[in-house]
Amino acid sequence: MEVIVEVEQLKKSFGKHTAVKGVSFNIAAGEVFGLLGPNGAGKTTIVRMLTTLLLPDGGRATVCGYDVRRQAARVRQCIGYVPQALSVDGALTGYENMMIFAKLLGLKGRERERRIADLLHFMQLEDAAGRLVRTYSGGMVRRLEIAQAVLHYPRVLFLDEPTVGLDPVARRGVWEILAKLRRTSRMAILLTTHYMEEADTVCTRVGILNRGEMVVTGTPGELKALVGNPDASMDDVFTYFTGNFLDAGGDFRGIRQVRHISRRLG
Ligand SMILES: Nc1ncnc2c1ncn2[C@@H]1O[C@H](COP(=O)(O)OP(=O)(O)OP(=O)(O)O)[C@@H](O)[C@H]1O
Repeated sequence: MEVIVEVEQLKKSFGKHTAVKGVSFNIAAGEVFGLLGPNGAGKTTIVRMLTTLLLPDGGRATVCGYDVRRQAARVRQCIGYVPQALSVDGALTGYENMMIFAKLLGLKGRERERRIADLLHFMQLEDAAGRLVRTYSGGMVRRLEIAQAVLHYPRVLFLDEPTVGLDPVARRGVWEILAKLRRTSRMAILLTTHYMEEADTVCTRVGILNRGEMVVTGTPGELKALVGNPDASMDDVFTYFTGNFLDAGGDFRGIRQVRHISRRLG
């Protein structure tokens, strides 16, 4: 098993508040690791440390064998990142958005054209490539953002809540793309999510965070077995390990986030 992401006792505080309290986990090539946890559990903070956007206060993390603190530039070369915020320009076509990223990455000539064409095809966006992105559906925007993030064929892909604000059909479309990426490239994928069906369907392994601590890691099947109920769902697993009930309505922050995402696409 080739370990690509290694996290050991990682810590981060903001002022007096410790957001991440000594978290450890590994991700191997070909795995989709889901970070679950209630609002404020520390998921985004961990992703931001592993993508070198935030310096850890303690512990150690390596990505592709490079230390996130001391070898940040190397880490950036081997990762792709799809943040929560919009990373495409609605006033450009899908092809133009891809071209900008490809140029920023230093790709040139026929190789650049080949990668853009291959990825637009992979993401089922080739027919829409010449259309302005502001005319795309939410699912198409997400697939374009993933295409941009993997133009340099990274060995690890980080996605922060990749399907928030998408309808169930669009959500499934993104899940299929992630499963296909994993199968075809053996990429290691880390995603954060609030959707238990996403954790169950796409993730090969999940870690449940609560108040900055990793409570448990395992495959969805292993975690369900730990709950001690043969019919346990991932919702039951989440409640069992965090003590949080999944409220169908979500909290204010969650709702605001979904509205924000819908607005940015509209
Ligand atoms: N830049 C910051 N300054 C101060 N506090 C912060 C900052 N970023 C995060 N926090 C705090 O750290 C804690 C963890 O936040 P984080 O965004 O990592 O949680 P999360 O699990 O991603 O939550 P959500 O599911 O709502 O996105 C929260 O209490 C949050 O308020």
